Amino acid sequence: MQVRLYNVGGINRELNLSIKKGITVYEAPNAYGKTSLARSLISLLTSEITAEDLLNVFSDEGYIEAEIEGKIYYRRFKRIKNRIEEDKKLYMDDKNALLLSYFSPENQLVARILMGDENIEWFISAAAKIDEIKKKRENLQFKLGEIKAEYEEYQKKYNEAENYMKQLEVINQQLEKLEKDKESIKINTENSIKITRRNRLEDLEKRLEVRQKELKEKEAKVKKIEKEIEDLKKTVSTIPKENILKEVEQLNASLQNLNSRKYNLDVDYRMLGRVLDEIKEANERHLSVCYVCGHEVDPSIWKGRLDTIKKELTEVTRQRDEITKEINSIQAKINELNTKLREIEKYEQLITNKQKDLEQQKLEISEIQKSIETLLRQIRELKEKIEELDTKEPSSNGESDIDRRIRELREQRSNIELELQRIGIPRKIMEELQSYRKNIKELEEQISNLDREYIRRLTVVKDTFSSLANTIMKDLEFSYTAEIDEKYRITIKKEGTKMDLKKLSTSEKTAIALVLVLIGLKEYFKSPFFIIDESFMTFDQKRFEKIKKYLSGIVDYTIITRSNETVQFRNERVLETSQVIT
Ligand SMILES: Nc1ncnc2c1ncn2[C@@H]1O[C@H](COP(=O)(O)OP(=O)(O)OP(=O)(O)O)[C@@H](O)[C@H]1O
Repeated sequence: MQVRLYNVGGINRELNLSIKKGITVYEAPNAYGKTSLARSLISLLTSEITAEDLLNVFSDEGYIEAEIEGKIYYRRFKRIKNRIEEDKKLYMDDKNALLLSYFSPENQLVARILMGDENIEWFISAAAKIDEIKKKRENLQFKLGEIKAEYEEYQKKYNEAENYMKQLEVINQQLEKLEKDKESIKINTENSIKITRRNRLEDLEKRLEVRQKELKEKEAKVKKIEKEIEDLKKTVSTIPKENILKEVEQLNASLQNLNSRKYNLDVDYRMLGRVLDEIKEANERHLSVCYVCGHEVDPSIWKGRLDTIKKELTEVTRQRDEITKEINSIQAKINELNTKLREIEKYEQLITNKQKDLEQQKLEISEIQKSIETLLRQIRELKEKIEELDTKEPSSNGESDIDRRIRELREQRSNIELELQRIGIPRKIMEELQSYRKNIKELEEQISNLDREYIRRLTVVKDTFSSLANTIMKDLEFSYTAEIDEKYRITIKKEGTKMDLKKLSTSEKTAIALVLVLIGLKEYFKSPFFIIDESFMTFDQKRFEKIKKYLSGIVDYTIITRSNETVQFRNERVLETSQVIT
């Protein structure tokens, strides 16, 4: 480290120093400017040491420059009338430099401990920058509160959006189902209509076929009947019915005549028979009195009369047989003619029946024709309808329940989409939320780190103090122990008995202050150098040599100023550097 000073403190010349890493001892007489050098170096770590404190009162300009690790840090002053203008580039600007980088009577901790003040809470708090941490924590906590509030807002938005998305999903599912249902109903209805109509058409065509077949059969039958009638008529026409009737009539008249003659003959026959019987009896009895007239007759007369009657009876019988024969012949003829007539009647009846049948058949044909016409018309109309269904786009007749529901759902969906546009879709919000969560997590981690750091800072001095203090005290051969109690007070015990800090010797108190500063320096302050003003210390040489080894390794440059008649600036190699505070 190169140091250049000019007109600072009591140094009113240019001072160039090359300070090596390790311990550098700067010996000079009183009022030579050792403190001025120390304060100048410390002033590169804090602006608590002001330009007024630094610039030599007799000079109008001055500077402090230090080259550390290749970088130049400086404070340059110019006095203009009553004020000093300063140009500076500090290594750091931390007032703790006064507390932790410069061990001198000016050091507040040294001053207080030498005065016997046991309370070091202020020191821990200042050195550990507890307030800074508290403030940092408060700021982070405030920021966390703000972010959490925003996060809550986004979470609400997200829940809202998520809810809307769920609603959208449900609506979309319902819509999809309704659309399918609608399509399916449409297709099914059309199909069922088509199928029904085709079935009906098939049915009608079958019925038409049947009817046409029936018609053909009927027409054939009609032709057949007509032919039969014609044939029958022909047959009938060959038989001279009128003549037969006439003949029958004549024959009946003849028969009647013959029957009348036969009747007369029968009467004659019966009468002649009776007369014959009476004459026979009269003859047998030789009646002499006529049984008819009562006159007396010759009994022989009966015999003659008997023969006459017998002749008459034979004649009557002959005539009667002849007529009977004739009657039978005529009767036979009549029967024959009647048979013919019956046959004709039979034919006529047959013709009548056939004609009736023909009429019936014709009637049925007419019915069938009508039915065929109806069927043809129905088939034609049905075909037109089927054709219409095949070609025509189905047109909706007004809004169906499904259409209405679809419309309502689409309206709802569009409203939700508008809302989502307003609040953002959950994915976007989720991205924001994740970013917030990350921020919150980071902040919470920072706060938690600060909390840990807060505790660590509060406790590290307390915890390490006892062991280090007692090691050093033992090493320095001081016969007391020191520790920090829960109230951050230094507690001293000598041979197990507690005693006031005030009662310790100056070197014992100085040792305690030095231990505290070294712990603070190591734990809380990253200073490139540590300066000790040995002049106020009352350590004997042996003890001071022991102290030096504790100084090594804490910072790069340790500078010890010491009063001596001669001026010396030397770098010292310190042994046992590994035994320094770790
Ligand atoms: N800003 C200043 N302007 C002018 N003179 C100053 C200033 N500060 C200190 N001095 C003087 O410079 C001289 C050196 O003082 P300094 O405190 O640096 O000496 P020292 O070597 O530390 O002495 P000691 O061994 O007695 O502590 C002193 O006479 C002091 O009065």
